[in-house]
Amino acid sequence: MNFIDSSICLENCMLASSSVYRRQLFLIRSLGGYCCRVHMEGGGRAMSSSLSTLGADAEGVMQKITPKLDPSLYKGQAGKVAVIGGCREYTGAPYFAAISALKIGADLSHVFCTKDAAAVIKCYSPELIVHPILEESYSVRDDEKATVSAKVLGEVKKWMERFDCIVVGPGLGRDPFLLNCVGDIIRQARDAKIPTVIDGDGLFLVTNNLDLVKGNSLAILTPNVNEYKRLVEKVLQCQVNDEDAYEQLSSLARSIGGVTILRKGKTDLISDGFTVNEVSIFGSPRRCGGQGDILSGSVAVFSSWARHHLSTKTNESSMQSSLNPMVLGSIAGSALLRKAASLAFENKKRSTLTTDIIECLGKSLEDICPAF
Ligand SMILES: NC(=O)C1=CN([C@@H]2O[C@H](COP(=O)(O)OP(=O)(O)OC[C@H]3O[C@@H](n4cnc5c(N)ncnc54)[C@H](O)[C@@H]3O)[C@@H](O)[C@H]2O)[C@@H](O)CC1
Ligand SMILES: Nc1ncnc2c1ncn2[C@@H]1O[C@H](COP(=O)(O)OP(=O)(O)OP(=O)(O)O)[C@@H](O)[C@H]1O
Ligand SMILES: [Mg+2]
Repeated sequence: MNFIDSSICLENCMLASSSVYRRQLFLIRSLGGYCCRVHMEGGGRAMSSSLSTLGADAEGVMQKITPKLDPSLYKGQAGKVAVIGGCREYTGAPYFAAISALKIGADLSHVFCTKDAAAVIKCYSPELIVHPILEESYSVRDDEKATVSAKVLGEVKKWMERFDCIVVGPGLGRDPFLLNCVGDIIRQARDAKIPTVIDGDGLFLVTNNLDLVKGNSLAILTPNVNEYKRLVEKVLQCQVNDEDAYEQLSSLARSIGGVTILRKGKTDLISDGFTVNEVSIFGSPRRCGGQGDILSGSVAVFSSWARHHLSTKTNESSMQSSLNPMVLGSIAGSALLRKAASLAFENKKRSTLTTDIIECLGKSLEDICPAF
């Protein structure tokens, strides 16, 4: 029996009685191949009486979407991801996201950052492919801005179609010129239909320019408590309401046109506006900075794998096409990060750091999806 320590709760007040809703429940059960429990979360607290929740198996989702280690595969087929982030202030965040993607099993991981950050990130790891192409205002004269911006975009474009997913935002900073260029990169990814995880300062950019992601079902937003507050205030023009957390998240995702949102917190809530899924695996009581960066790199890899898994199951295509790979990738990424954080905490207790959690990603995934 696969059900161990996670719960994924599905709700949709409006759709709870519809055939579409029942179909989603059935499909996620089928995908996870798990033991399911249907129950009322918290005795119905904070949810309308029409809400049912489903105890499910994030581990089953991981087992289905994680590719086998097949000797016939060549480099790149297990995933190529890129992180757009890293500036003078922040070099840790893009490193954490990019190295986590490799530790989980992606074949190649790139970082597109500013020149100041590039040498530092390269020194953290020889495994990462680092492109020192982003520019901040201080290094560009006003009359050069249009040319520099076009050059940055051209550099990224050469690579874009090779990526299975990009992560925009960890350690990006908030320089207006740089963010403007990154907005163009997000548009480019969207045109090329490349799944895009938006985190950290990428969320600051997107919250102020919602058109960048509106209606893009391949976009995943991963807000922390502050980032979520800003999004809710901007989009729904109200305050965060934890009494109605599921409905509010679902409504937010719908208002942004069906993007997937992974709201990070004590439990992680994931919604594409259609279902709300909750991952509540016990993580770690340590709140050291950088865990969200691990999460964004993990979600990028699992979403690519989920997308590939669903696209190759041709005999089940009509069923599979009803599942959202961005949601499955978010569930898997959240569950793995929390498992790794728990394992790291077991060993390191109060001194647990983000690098300790990264070292536990491999074992945590191995326990669920053994290599052989
Ligand atoms: N080692 C690094 O290079 C790291 C860089 N990071 C980057 O730092 C930039 C800013 O990210 P932040 O997460 O700080 O942005 P936030 O907007 O979440 O935080 C802004 C401020 O709010 C505070 N804050 C954070 N969580 C809070 C909470 N639960 N309640 C009340 N206040 C809270 C923070 O201490 C910070 O001063 C991003 O680019 C991010 O990727 C972070 O990812 C952490 C690690
Ligand atoms: N109170 C909590 N209890 C348990 N886990 C938590 C708690 N808060 C956050 N987490 C988990 O930690 C992970 C990172 O969330 P967090 O809110 O720290 O992101 P963040 O602020 O973006 O991190 P970063 O420092 O990388 O920017 C998420 O998977 C989340 O589930
Ligand atoms: Mg963050």
